[in-house]
Amino acid sequence: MTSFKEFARACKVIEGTPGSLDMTALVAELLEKVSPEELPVVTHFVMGEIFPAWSSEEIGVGAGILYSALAKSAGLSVADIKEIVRETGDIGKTAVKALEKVSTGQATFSSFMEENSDLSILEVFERFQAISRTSGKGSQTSKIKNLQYLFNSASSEEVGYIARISVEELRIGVGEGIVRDAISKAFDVPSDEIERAFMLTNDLGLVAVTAREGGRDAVQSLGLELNRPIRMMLAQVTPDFDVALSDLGTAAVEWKFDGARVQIHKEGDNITLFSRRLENITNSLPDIVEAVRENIDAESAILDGEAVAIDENGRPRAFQDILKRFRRKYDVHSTAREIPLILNLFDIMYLNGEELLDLPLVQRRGKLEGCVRSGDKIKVDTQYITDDLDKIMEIYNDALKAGHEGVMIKNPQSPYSPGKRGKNWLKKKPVMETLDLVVIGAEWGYGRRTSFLGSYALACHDPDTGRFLPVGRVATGFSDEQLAELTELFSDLIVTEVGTGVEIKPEIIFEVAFEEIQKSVNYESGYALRFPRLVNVRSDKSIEDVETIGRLEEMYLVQRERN
Ligand SMILES: Nc1ncnc2c1ncn2[C@@H]1O[C@H](COP(=O)(O)OP(=O)(O)OP(=O)(O)O)[C@@H](O)[C@H]1O
Repeated sequence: MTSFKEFARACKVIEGTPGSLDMTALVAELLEKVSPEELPVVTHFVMGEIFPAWSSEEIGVGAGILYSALAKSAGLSVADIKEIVRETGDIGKTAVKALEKVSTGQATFSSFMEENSDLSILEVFERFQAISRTSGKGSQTSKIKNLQYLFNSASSEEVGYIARISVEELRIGVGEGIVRDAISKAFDVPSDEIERAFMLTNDLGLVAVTAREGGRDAVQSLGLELNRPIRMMLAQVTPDFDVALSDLGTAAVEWKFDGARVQIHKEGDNITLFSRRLENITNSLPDIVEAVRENIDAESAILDGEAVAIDENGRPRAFQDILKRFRRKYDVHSTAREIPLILNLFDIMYLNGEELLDLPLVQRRGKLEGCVRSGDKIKVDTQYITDDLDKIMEIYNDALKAGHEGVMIKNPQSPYSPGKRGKNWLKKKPVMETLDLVVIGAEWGYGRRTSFLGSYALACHDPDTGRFLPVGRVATGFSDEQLAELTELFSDLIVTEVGTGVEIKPEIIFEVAFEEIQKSVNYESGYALRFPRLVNVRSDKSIEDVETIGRLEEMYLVQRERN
């Protein structure tokens, strides 16, 4: 059994290692060393996760609960903890500092002394599991007690990492890419095969265990499973139709519906729906569940589509309306009546026991059409196979006239590539340059807006280090109503508060329009946006979708060419 102390020591070394290759080697060493039961846990912990992202288990610990647990463990007040946060600016250091006071000042917490600590990795995980399983009245107190137990049983080397993992903010620079390569190195399976298995299973813990136990063959045989989401295939932007046509020759052209992505799993009468972020949204969309149950002629299937919120004339409603449906947890039936949806299906990955990923799109399409009875709730819309530029223009204009976003231009011969943003799917919509950036901080307002968070700090992603790099703030484009909604949304994601500034766990994506990208020494990314304004809160996207620093650089260069 590996102690949590060993894990904490490894994290400390990794944290102090600058190069991603060295980091990968250290993570590989850690994965090799732990026991088979510990392996999936460590695989997630090292990325600052507790459960696989799509799992229905969630720890549900925010700053409030964490501060209370630290305060109780240290015999301090929550205000004292906030004061330490202000000094250190980091939740891990805060935990260490708060509890150090205890170990030096009050002998009663003798378990805090290093030599007494023997927490194992699995014990920490089991406590987190217990925390995630508390619900209803009294759950807050119970979460605090469980965390308190961990803090009081841990040594000073460990508390910082326990605090950070409890809010899923480990920040040692290890992301999915490094873990994928580390699994490959530790268990001698090619990295692209680990990647493929990950895209199909969405669970690096499972992939690591499989690689260790069964090697390359076992990893290759990991495949689709009903009720476990696969990564969505994604599209690249095409600058123009003729470029797309010269890339593809003949193309399969479909409307790009203005809604939100849904992946549908059908196993008999059991229907499960996943969002673009692969969250289970089945309970929010009972009308879609019903429509799938009644109109799909298949014993089992995995399907891909876009749910669109429609008005009384059948035209798409604002994007925020569809998100209201996706987020809704209560009164789902009345919301379904207020905001009716239509599900446009455009792909199929699995049918009656057969995996279809490697079939060409045109053949998958045939199978899709064969099992869907199109009606007013569910539909397989027209797909045009053409190499005629004028025809594509016509389809595009029709799509825009109908209130949709533009068109998708697909390679008719392409397989379904989970998680890939390649040239087999191209998208074309009217130009408005926007960036999907993640919110990492905010400011409490003043005057009329003191109780609202505003002036949101935005960041792009650096895939080499796994870090989020600031690119500026967005403070315009918000209504009071929206600020109230956002304040509520962010309240669970506050990591630290210093003065009126708050640090926010990177989770929520803003789609931001701007005048221009500028070079800037004020932000760590080296870039800033001129006149940024909020276009949409992209609750349908996850942090893997945040623009990379490379993309910002690219856009900056293109813009310089143009001017
Ligand atoms: N016919 C269609 N085929 C594929 N995707 C479609 C179709 N109609 C609408 N879509 C939507 O368009 C998206 C394709 O663009 P992309 O893969 O880049 O996703 P995205 O990052 O969500 O992009 P966007 O911000 O343009 O919606 C899909 O994720 C899906 O939600």
